[in-house]
Amino acid sequence: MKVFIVLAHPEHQSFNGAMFRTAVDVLGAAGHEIKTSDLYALRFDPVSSRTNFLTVKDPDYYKQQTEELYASESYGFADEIEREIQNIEWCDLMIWQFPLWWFGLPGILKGWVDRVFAMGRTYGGDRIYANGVFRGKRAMLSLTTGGPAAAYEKGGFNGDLTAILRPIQRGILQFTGFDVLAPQIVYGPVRLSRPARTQLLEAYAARLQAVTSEQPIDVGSY
Ligand SMILES: Cc1cc2nc3c(=O)[nH]c(=O)nc-3n(C[C@H](O)[C@H](O)[C@H](O)COP(=O)(O)OP(=O)(O)OC[C@H]3O[C@@H](n4cnc5c(N)ncnc54)[C@H](O)[C@@H]3O)c2cc1C
Repeated sequence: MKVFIVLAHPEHQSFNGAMFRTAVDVLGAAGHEIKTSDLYALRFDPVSSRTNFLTVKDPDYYKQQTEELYASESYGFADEIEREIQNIEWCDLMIWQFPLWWFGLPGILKGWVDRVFAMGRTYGGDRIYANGVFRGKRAMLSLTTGGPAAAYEKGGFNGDLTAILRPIQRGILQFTGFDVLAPQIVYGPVRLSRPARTQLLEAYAARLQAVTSEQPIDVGSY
């Protein structure tokens, strides 16, 4: 299996860093091919603009999706975008490792999506959802929170985490054709003892050993 892992955390020694290294080590040791994009290490620019492209369709009025369609037809993506698109096209499984920031993706990862998931190349026309460009591939969110698990249950003070993740799992991953695996969630690692955190890393490693046989989840179409 070919696995592409994206890390969005500014601190290498963070728990997210440990989750990322666990995945790289375990999946690599199991014989899978691994590619990674550590977005902070790459100094990935999350601001979407004409820098996404080598080509110009309309120099007078910048409309991103028009430029994306043109670039898709004419090999016109900037190198840093082309590399990331090729990583997604290459993989069988894509994992995003990130801390939940303001109920969503950290800006660097949201900006990566804004720039890399380009119309024409990654979706467009009727090539969405079940007909999506990336159908047959699987994707998994691996995230940490600050709040405890009880805060993210239905009726908890933050509300249901499944609903919070829906814009990502439905609006980005399923929209472009991915089958979505259950998210790997570590609630409030900073609140836990070191042994408890170690146990959670071991549980993640055990899950990844068997990830090839996992079935996708229903992320809901409400
Ligand atoms: C801008 C912003 C917005 C946020 N919004 C939200 C929000 O909407 N909802 C929410 O719930 N939270 C929110 N948070 C909190 C955030 O989600 C958490 O701080 C984050 O998820 C914790 O993960 P971390 O990797 O940063 O933890 P860290 O603080 O880096 O790590 C936790 C502990 O794990 C230890 N550790 C590292 N490696 C290992 C290892 N190998 N083994 C054992 N222990 C290890 C570290 O030393 C540390 O003590 C927000 C934070 C920010 C900065």
